[in-house]
Amino acid sequence: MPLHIAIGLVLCGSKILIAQRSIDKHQGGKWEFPGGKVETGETALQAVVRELAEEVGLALEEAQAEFVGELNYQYPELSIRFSLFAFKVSTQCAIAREGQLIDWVEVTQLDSLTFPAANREMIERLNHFLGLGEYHVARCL
Ligand SMILES: Nc1nc2c([nH]c(=O)n2[C@H]2C[C@H](O)[C@@H](COP(=O)(O)OP(=O)(O)OP(=O)(O)O)O2)c(=O)[nH]1
Ligand SMILES: [Mg+2]
Repeated sequence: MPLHIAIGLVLCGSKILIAQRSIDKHQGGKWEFPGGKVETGETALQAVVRELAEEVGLALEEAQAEFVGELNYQYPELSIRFSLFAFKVSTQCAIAREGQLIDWVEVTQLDSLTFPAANREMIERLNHFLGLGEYHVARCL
């Protein structure tokens, strides 16, 4: 059974909230999107709302979430199923409740930061969700 992780893509304008994983954890020291394990008896949506409150002090409602997608990733040591949810917020009022480094970065800058390998596809899904990454060729009349 893969580990089930719920991820919060918290967007404020063109920026997104990222945090640094503590060095002692799996994929430690890398940037991440806040989130964590879906606990027994919990839905992925309940988990992401709980994790965003616990990790970055955001009080969000389930109804504010937009489902972005699911993806599986196989690390050599661990198989994970990620459920991705976007939240559009109007103020950058996150607080690092676990002493981690947090930052708001341009979505277009994500490719230049060091994330776990699974995040490459997460970022692609996010760009697709935001309508980036697709090129429309204009037809000349
Ligand atoms: N939160 C988060 N986890 C990620 C990302 N990318 C990625 O590969 N992961 C992996 C690392 C971990 O194996 C797993 C997340 O577990 P976690 O350590 O955040 O779980 P948790 O918040 O419940 O924390 P804990 O109970 O272990 O302290 O998913 C990401 O962007 N955000
Ligand atoms: Mg976590």
